[in-house]
Amino acid sequence: MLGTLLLLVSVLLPAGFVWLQFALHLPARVFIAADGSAFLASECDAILRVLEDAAGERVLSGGPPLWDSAEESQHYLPTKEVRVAELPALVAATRPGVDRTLGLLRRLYPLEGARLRLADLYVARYDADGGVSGLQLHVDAYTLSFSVALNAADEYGGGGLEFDALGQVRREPQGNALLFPSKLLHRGVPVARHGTRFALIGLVSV
Ligand SMILES: O=C(O)CCC(=O)C(=O)O
Ligand SMILES: [Fe+2]
Repeated sequence: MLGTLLLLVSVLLPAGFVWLQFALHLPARVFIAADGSAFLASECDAILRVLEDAAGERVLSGGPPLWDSAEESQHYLPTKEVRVAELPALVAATRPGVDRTLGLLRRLYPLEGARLRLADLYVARYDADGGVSGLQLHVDAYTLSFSVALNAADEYGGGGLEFDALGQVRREPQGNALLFPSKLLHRGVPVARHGTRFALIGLVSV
C-alpha cells in the first residue's frame, strides 16, 4: 500500500512541478494575431457556413438543435457551444488556422520546446436576443487559450472579450485571434442591442 502511494507521489511531483512552472511563470501578456496570421477572413466564413449547414440539417432530420450541446463546457455557467470534434467538416475547416495559431503560441510564450496539446476546441455563440449573451469573469481550465473572431464586429452591438487586468474590451475584426495565458481573468462581454458574436475558442495544455 505504502509502496503504491510512494510511486504515485513520485510520478505526480514532477508533473505537478512542470504544471506550476508554466501556470505561474507565463508572462501575463495578451497577443493579437492580426491580418490573417492566425485565421483568414475567408476561413472564418467557411467555418460559419459549416455551422449553418449543420444547424439546418439538424432541423431537417429532427435531431437535437446544434447549439444545445454545452454539457462538455469547462464552465459552470450557461454557454452555447459546438465542439469542433463533433463535425468532421468543422475539423477540416478549422485545421489550417489552428495549426498557425499553435505555431504562434510556441513562438510568443517561453515554452522551452514543450509539447502543446489542444485540449478543447469549440465555437461559442452569444446572441443579443434570447439565449446566452455573454460569459461572466472566469479563468480557463488549461495553460494557454485563444479566441478567434469568426464574424465581423459590426455584426453585433456590445460584445467582445475583456481582460480584467487590461481594463479594455477587445472587439476584434474577423479572423483576428487573441492569445493569452488561461489564468488571466477574462469575460465575454454581453452582446447587447443586436446581432450574434461567434468565436472559436481553443484551450491548450502544455
Ligand atoms: O468570448 C470569448 O471570446 C471567450 C470565451 C471564453 O472565455 C471561454 O469560452 O472560456
Ligand atoms: Fe475563457
